[in-house]
Amino acid sequence: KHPPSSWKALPKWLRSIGDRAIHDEPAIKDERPRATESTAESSKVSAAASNLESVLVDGEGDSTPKAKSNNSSEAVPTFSLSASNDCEPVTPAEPAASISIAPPQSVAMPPPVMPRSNASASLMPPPKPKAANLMPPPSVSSLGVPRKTTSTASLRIPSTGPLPNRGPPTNSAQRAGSSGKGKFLLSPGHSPMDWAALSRNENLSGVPTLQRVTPSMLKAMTGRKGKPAWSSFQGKVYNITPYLPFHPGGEPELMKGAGRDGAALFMEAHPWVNWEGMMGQSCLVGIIVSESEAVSQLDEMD
Ligand code: HEM
Repeated sequence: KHPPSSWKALPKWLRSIGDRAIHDEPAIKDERPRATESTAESSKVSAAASNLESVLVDGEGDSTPKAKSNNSSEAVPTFSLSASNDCEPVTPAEPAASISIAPPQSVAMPPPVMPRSNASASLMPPPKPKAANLMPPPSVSSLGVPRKTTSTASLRIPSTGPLPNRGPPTNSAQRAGSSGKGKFLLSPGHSPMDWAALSRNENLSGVPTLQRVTPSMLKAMTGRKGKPAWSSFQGKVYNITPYLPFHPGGEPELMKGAGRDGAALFMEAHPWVNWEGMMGQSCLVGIIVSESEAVSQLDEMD
């Protein structure tokens, strides 16, 4: 901006040149390096490209036609293809234009509805099986629950019927089936779990120690006249009296084995039940011995 004072000594025309040089200098400085750099870079790039082309051409030799850059240049028409693709959507736009018309729109709506209906039709089968799955409960209810009963009443287990559930009977055990055999309605607090909890650690045999039980002794223990009910199973005698209100088959069925060997009845009713596991620890009275053995044992004691 401020040329040196020594320049004032110069002629005016020369100072004007100096001022131009000063004002143009930055632009010249800026342009020159840029121009040089760009030219240098462009020259480098062009040189590298030429080198690459030469390498490709020289390296592939016979396959030179395949590697010609002309192919890449031919790829440019592919852009024209994309342009044609751009034109293709225009063709669907034509039906869209037809759809834009009021009647076609209503006609166009059904197509989307049709696939929906198809989809819904495809979804319909699952609900149908579900409905089919829902059918069995009524059939089950038809087994025992009266159809005219309300929902709350249907929750209650009928006093009669083949359902082997444990409901809230007013009395002790009630027969759940009309047939001779069947599960009974156990009174509250007499479920199998209750029995398991009761018989886990408590001695329910009614005897302080294990006994030698003769057939005559077993026969006397019928559960009547104040006597306990004993039943033998595989040579062992059990006090079945505590288990009577817990027996799912009912007290009368269990009492059939009182005072005798209950193995046959037991195996006939439910061979899958573990007698030993359910009564072995708490209700075991002793073992069966013959009358002769008991007599000889008494003789030995005398
Ligand atoms: C001694 C003669 C016995 C008879 C005649 C008898 C009879 C029955 C009957 C008829 C049933 C119903 C079966 C059913 O609903 O399908 C039943 C169920 C049952 N009894 Fe006995 N029973 C006897 C002894 C015992 C004994 C000693 C025990 C326990 C050690 C026992 C445990 C059971 C059990 C756990 C059930 C339910 C079975 C189940 O739900 O699968 N019963 N009994």
